[in-house]
Amino acid sequence: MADVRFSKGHGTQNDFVILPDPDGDLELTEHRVRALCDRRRGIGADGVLRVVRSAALNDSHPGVPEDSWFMDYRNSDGSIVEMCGNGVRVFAHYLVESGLAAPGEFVIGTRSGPKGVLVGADGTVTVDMGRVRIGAASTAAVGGRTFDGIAVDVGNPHLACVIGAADDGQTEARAALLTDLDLTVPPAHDPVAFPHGVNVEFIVPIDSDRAEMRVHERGVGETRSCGTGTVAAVAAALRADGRDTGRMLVNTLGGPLTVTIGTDDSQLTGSAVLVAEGSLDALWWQQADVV
Ligand SMILES: N[C@@H](CCC[C@H](N)C(=O)O)C(=O)O
Repeated sequence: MADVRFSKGHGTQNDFVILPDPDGDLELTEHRVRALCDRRRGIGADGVLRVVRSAALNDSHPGVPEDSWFMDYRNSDGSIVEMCGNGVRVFAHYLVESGLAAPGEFVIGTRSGPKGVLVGADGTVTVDMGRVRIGAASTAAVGGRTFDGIAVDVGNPHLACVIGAADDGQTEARAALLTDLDLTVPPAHDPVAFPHGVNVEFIVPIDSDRAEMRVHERGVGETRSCGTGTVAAVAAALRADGRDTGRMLVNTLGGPLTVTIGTDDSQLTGSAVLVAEGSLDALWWQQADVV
């Protein structure tokens, strides 16, 4: 068997192993995803992006054009989930850099439907993230402290906790609280409200259009950035401020992201970086399926 080609990239330090597989030939098992994402025995990443033609998929995805590229996203624990906002940005940048798509606007297929992207010459990518659906109030607990939050659906499930308000005079204290959160263990949440697990965001509004955020991702752990999570958190922060639409710049641990929430749509803008490319050893790939 030939060596398996890969690239490595990140979007605001949410990092991915990218596997080009145009005809859908790769046997990407849960074991192999775990091994690839392992930072000691593999390449190391928060997730895997398999690059496959939509026409080569066995299952159908409503609205995804047959002639588009499909982002088959996997979390680092091997789980297959609906959507990854930072992943779409990195995926789009990869398509352009490898000559598979022309710079500018095009559509990428995902399990959460087609996503329009705009790839800029400087590696900045804007993704049309679709409609954000705000659900019921809930809570998350970290280190014995309970935070009020709200369920937000961005194609995948989120529990966004807004810490305080920009005008409460407590910005420094709230920022310190955010820094001190122990996210090495998953925040406790209501399993009935989130039967398939949930990504949990903590967002501290700094002023009406800036915030800081940390996130614990389902199937990964704390990551330095989460695109869908940032969109969810901004929707929640705007709602807490009495606004249904608006634009915010969010500083994640891995860098800034800009989110615009409209009535029926939302956009995520940020950098996308390709770090390296190479090939996986054929024996490693074979053995990764059983270890
Ligand atoms: N990092 C991603 C989200 C990846 C999926 C998430 N962990 C889930 O299980 O829903 C992003 O940038 O959106």
